[in-house]
Amino acid sequence: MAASLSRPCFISLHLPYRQGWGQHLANTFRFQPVAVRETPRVRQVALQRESAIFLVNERLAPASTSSRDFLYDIDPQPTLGTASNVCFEVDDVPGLCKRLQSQGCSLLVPPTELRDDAGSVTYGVVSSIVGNISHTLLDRSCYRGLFLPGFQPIQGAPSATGDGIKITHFDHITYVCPRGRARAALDWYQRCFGFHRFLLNPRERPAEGYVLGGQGVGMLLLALQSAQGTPAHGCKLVFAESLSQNGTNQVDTFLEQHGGAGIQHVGLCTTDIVSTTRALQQRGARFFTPPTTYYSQGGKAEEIRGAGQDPHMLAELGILLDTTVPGDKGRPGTDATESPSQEYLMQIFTHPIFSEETFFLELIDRRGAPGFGEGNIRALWKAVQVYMDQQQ
Ligand SMILES: O=C(O)C(=O)Cc1ccc(O)cc1
Repeated sequence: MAASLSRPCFISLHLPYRQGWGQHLANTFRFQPVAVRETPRVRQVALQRESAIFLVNERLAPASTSSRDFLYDIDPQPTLGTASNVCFEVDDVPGLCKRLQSQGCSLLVPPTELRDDAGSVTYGVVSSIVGNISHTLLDRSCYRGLFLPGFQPIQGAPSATGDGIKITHFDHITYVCPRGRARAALDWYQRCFGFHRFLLNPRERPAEGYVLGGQGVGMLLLALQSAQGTPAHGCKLVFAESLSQNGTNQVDTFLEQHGGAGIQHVGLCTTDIVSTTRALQQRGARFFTPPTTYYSQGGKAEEIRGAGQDPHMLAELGILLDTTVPGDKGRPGTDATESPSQEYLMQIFTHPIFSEETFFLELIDRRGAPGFGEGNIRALWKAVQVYMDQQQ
């Protein structure tokens, strides 16, 4: 039987020696430092915005032979910044670790109990079959502390209320896989962790996945949904694979610069993308913006107005909007004669966070639409293409 995982507890970012990035996440993206663990060799800081937590892991000294410097994780020994671990909360860590091992997974940290005055937690770490990605499996049901044993709460962190930033949770995590490998990754997460298939778009054919072709785009997307939680609330995993003949695109560039498969971006769910984007831009966050023609061509302005949004405002900030109408072919449980109440989603993507063109963040504001916008993905793809051409 596969495990039943819910939303991620935290996503771990690792930085090579002497590349402070924790401050950037804290200052620019206004994630609040809530807990810290520091040893002579490493610093681990938990940065939080509602239920989205990044654990930022930095080396304070050159890498040692000990692979256990980082608590609740392994050391991916990065030569560049990388998001290499996703921690899921589970009920039975030893039982799940045993089952995963019997399915051929490597156990990198066996079930381990840690305690402090606020109780105890049990965790283990397993490797996935995708690039450098590992998973920490954590049971914190017997823990009442702020974060985890081994970490000290950070007192007096600036308040996150009233700053216009409304980020609530991790919406999805997008992996980049080498060509021909996304399907195996999908199968692995279904088999081992009990994720369910999730169709990204009404036009997706389950056997093929969601193929975006034409107009310079070439990508295959496959997605899963955590077993617990509804499409609107659980976390999704998206697997992207390049189908492009031309190697200078977002997906192939990731593989090349990251040195293999891994986490390309994390979608942060926001309840107000306009105020959140504005606040983050004011703090220096940089976003990809589509060409202005995006808002004027093909009835986009009407589509945006029809969704109740202001095209000028979205254009000023660079926010993308895609609508889906219930009753679209392929959507179960809808009656084509119903009045079409519109579902839509708005997205915006940051520039790469680290010095390489690898990991980035996304803001996603879902107004009833659980999938992903084809128009938005195409607009991002093109905006990145322009950006990469300018960098060359
Ligand atoms: O739209 C999203 O957030 C996705 O996750 C789909 C996606 C996948 C890979 C890309 O390079 C760009 C977009």
